[in-house]
Amino acid sequence: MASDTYDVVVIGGGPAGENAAAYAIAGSNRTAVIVEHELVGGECSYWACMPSKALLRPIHVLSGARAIAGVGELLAAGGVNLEAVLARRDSFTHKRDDSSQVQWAENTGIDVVRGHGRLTGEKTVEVSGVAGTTTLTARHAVVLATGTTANVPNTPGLREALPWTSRDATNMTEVPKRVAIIGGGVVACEAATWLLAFGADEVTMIVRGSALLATSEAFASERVADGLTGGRGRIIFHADLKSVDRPDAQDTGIGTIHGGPATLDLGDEQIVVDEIIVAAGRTPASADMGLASVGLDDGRYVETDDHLTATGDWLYAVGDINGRAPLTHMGKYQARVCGDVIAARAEGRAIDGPRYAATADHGLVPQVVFTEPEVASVGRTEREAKKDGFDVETVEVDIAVAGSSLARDDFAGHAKLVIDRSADTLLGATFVGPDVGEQIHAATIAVVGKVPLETLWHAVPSYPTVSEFWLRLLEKRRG
Ligand SMILES: Cc1cc2nc3c(=O)[nH]c(=O)nc-3n(C[C@H](O)[C@H](O)[C@H](O)COP(=O)(O)OP(=O)(O)OC[C@H]3O[C@@H](n4cnc5c(N)ncnc54)[C@H](O)[C@@H]3O)c2cc1C
Ligand SMILES: NC(=O)c1ccc[n+]([C@@H]2O[C@H](COP(=O)([O-])OP(=O)(O)OC[C@H]3O[C@@H](n4cnc5c(N)ncnc54)[C@H](O)[C@@H]3O)[C@@H](O)[C@H]2O)c1
Repeated sequence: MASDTYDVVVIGGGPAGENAAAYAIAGSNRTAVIVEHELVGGECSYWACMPSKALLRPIHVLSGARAIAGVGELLAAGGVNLEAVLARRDSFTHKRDDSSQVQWAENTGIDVVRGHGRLTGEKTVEVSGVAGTTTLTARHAVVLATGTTANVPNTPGLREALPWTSRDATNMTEVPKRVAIIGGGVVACEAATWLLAFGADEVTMIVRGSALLATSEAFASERVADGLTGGRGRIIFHADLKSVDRPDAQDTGIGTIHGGPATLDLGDEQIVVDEIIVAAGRTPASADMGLASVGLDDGRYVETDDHLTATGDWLYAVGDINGRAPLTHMGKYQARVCGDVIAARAEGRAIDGPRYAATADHGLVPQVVFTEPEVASVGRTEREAKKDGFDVETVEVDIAVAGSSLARDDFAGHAKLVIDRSADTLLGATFVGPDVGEQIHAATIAVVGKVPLETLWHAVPSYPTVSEFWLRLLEKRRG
């Protein structure tokens, strides 16, 4: 069996693993290796963020253009040019060729070993690949960055029906006419948005609870639901999917319709669809990673402290696998902190100080959901802030300023700030409306920097931009 020693061994070459490796060796002569059993670049690059946002952006651009007199009437009545949109999507995913990311790793001084990585004890990782088995030993650190996989519930007949997961939905090559989406979270809402825009005849969302995007502010959930329903979109709340029957299920490959129609039994109703998309959350990719060999539980999220340390001073977990904040930007943030911690420990430096702790994971997380309308949020919702015991005050306005009416003739949006009354600082913000994703970083800075609202009064938004709604919020709070 071949063996090799590196300073840092990273299992999983997604955005978190790549950044942890790069930061851990930056500016030093330390060595690092990434073990990857699929594609370097991970879920985000080929199956998740990149293809989904490449599908959604043309929809936002088209609806924005249609909403401006003098431009809208020049556009054809149909939707997007689907073939061109899918080709552009494929250009972002490089048709699942990871050679440019491998090249990046090599240029950064990181080796890539292909195969499935598994811990076999302290600082040792066994890699099983097509070329056989290799043992990698780490001098300083092993980083787990294996992410998650789609959760497919064990509803009778569902797995046998070979439903699409998010991987098929983002990489689809044909649009199913009748679709059922199981779930009401971010993946479900974004996928419903592009399916409806790309000409699906019926999109039915099957949601267990009473709201889409259930952890968001209620007005955001409602506006997204309003955007998806009417016409060809339908949401069944409080749904209880009892069974699925698809006699002619076929594994036709990623993104193509997997056989004949499927019947979904919801108890009081049966629906027949051409494809099912399961968007029911994620499962940590830790079942076959040898966690028990170092005293941790297999198949669970790998808990860490704020230094991203899972156990001892050598095992770390970054990105989705630690369950802290399952978003690419947060995984990369954790990876930067983790890399800095590994470097400091390797050089015998202290790891005190803000640089070495992923504090933003706690109540400071930003997210943009690219639906129509978009939802952008940071920090705590009102519900979370109250649960955490803050003295909560809120202020809300519709986004209706000169900048928004110039942005598009039909601009409709809403903004809410969650305020810590006693400290006079922001705990969170949620904005809904076209392109509000570009507005959220201002709120992130205010929340993370604990900028007093009194000070924000002097952060003057430029006229006439959409950001003037900040002034309306502050004016409303003044009374
Ligand atoms: C449809 C969809 C859309 C999304 N859109 C966004 C978005 O717009 N913005 C956003 O911030 N987040 C988005 N996310 C979430 C985002 O994809 C994840 O947060 C991100 O990919 C996590 O990065 P990661 O590096 O932790 O894990 P991953 O990207 O999952 O990478 C893990 C890597 O580890 C490899 N691996 C796993 N186990 C092993 C093993 N034992 N040995 C070797 N290799 C292994 C995998 O093959 C994979 O390459 C989306 C998710 C989905 C499903
Ligand atoms: N724009 C973005 O930032 C973006 C886009 C897509 C995904 N993501 C991230 O990817 C992750 C996964 O997204 P997701 O939408 O799959 O998860 P989610 O947790 O957001 O939503 C899961 C949904 O599935 C439902 N569900 C769970 N188990 C079920 C079951 N057994 N039967 C029926 N319904 C069930 C839940 O009630 C919920 O509605 C999230 O962390 C999300 O933040 C982010």
